[in-house]
Amino acid sequence: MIYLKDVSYVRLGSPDLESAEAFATACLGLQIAERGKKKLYFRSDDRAHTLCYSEGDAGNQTVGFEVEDDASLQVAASTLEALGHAVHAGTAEEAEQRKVKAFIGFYDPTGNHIELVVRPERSGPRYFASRDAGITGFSHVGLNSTNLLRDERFWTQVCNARVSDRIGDISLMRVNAIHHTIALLPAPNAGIQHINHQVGSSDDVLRSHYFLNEKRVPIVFGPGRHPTSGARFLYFKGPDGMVFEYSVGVGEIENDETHRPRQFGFEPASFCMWGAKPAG
Ligand SMILES: CC(C)C(=O)/C=C\C(C(=O)O)=C(\O)C(=O)O
Ligand SMILES: [Fe+2]
Repeated sequence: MIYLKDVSYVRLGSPDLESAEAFATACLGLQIAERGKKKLYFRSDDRAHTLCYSEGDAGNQTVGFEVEDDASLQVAASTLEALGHAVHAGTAEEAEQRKVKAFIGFYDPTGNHIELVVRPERSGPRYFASRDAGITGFSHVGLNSTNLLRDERFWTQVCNARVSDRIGDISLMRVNAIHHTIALLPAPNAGIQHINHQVGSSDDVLRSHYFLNEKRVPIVFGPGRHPTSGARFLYFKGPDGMVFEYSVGVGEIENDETHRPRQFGFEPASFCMWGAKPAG
């Protein structure tokens, strides 16, 4: 079994780093942590970085998850190899680029590029936002799935994810007490479907709605409230079509042992209890 502790970072390729930087700072509200060679590192909380843009193809997308220690990483590598997943053992230089002690890379059954990391760096100085979006931290990702049932099996049976809720066959899975860290959404190909940052209050969600509208950032869903986690949300489009989400109030699962996933119908009211509909 692979024991995921939390999501650590997202790495995104972009052909236009200048626009990516402008969006991440002036619109999303992240802090620049470091400018590397053709790389930009951003902070959203007390971690050294939670988002890295590299110059390159926008199709290069990776999600990093933290595991406990080196021994857990070794177990993860052999578990994946035994199941036929090719595993890349990160070099020291690659680990340094990710600000982690060690990592492995592999592809999930849909083809999403996943990294498992040990000892991701924290930062001494506190996170200082580049705009007052109210961000309290990077929290979850939506992952594309070409086969929801197969991929739910992978994340729950090979890894330790537990299903908190389902909307149709969309599963919202937790790896700790937070309602979900991974959401699996149907899509024809691999990719990150959305990147979530938590904000401090509903005021922050609504304030950003006006702010982003004014900046002509396309709003794709919300403001609204998810009946599943209870979170108030806003989804909007960033560089290269990547969707970002602000949300506040994602619930926690009180009793991990006794929680039974709730089943919601695949209908608009299951995505927003206030009646928001996705744009387009
Ligand atoms: C758009 C997604 C699928 C959605 O409506 C699901 C719910 C939640 C939630 O309960 O908070 C998400 O944040 C999410 O998966 O994006
Ligand atoms: Fe989300």
